[in-house]
Amino acid sequence: MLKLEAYSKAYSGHTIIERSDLEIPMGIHWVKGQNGSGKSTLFRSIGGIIPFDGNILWKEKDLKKNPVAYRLCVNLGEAEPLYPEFLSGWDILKFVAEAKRAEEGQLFAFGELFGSDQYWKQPIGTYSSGMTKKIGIIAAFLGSPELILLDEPLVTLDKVSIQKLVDLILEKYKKESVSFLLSSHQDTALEALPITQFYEVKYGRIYEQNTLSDLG
Ligand SMILES: Nc1ncnc2c1ncn2[C@@H]1O[C@H](COP(=O)(O)OP(=O)(O)OP(=O)(O)O)[C@@H](O)[C@H]1O
Repeated sequence: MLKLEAYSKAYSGHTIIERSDLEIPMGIHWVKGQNGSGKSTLFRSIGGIIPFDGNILWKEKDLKKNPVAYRLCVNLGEAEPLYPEFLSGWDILKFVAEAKRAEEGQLFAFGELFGSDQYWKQPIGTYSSGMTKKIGIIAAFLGSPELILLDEPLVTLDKVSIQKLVDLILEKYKKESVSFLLSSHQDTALEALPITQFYEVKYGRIYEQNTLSDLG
């Protein structure tokens, strides 16, 4: 279970998002919200890549007190991953695989699945946005994560890759009980997933919603 305690995030003294107490159960969850509502800010906080006020815990592992143990359990795939252009996708993924203590062969299996092994030795500066996005998605699955945050995972992916990603999410959820927090403005592909809980980010707050139609 993911716990947010007295969570808030401000930029330049202006609070973007806050929630005093939130418990997100295991499962596949879908976070929605209008542009600029704070979804990516929330994902980056939970992913441990930006500072925030309050506490975030995954199964009692406190992100601030046990940063390494927490980050071995929680992976983030950013909406628009930004990498140094002179590095190759392989450089990035090898580094992430090591940091996340990925089993040997896992990186090659994901590279083959998404076809990224065909281009990952080239510098990232030469990639299309979809090619870069796939590097970010593979990075989010490396290691043995128990929670994977995927911020706008479908953007720039082609139909075939979207289907592969949806199938991979389902497989990880069913076979390894991996939980997911997904944000997406695109509805149709994700509707195939068994969504446990919907959340809406609105007016700087996070609201639980019962169904997709409840979301504004
Ligand atoms: N590094 C930053 N510095 C200052 N303000 C920021 C920063 N990052 C985000 N913001 C602001 O925080 C607010 C929420 O941004 P965020 O990217 O979290 O929204 P979002 O819900 O993910 O939007 P979208 O659906 O368009 O991706 C916006 O008003 C944005 O301008």
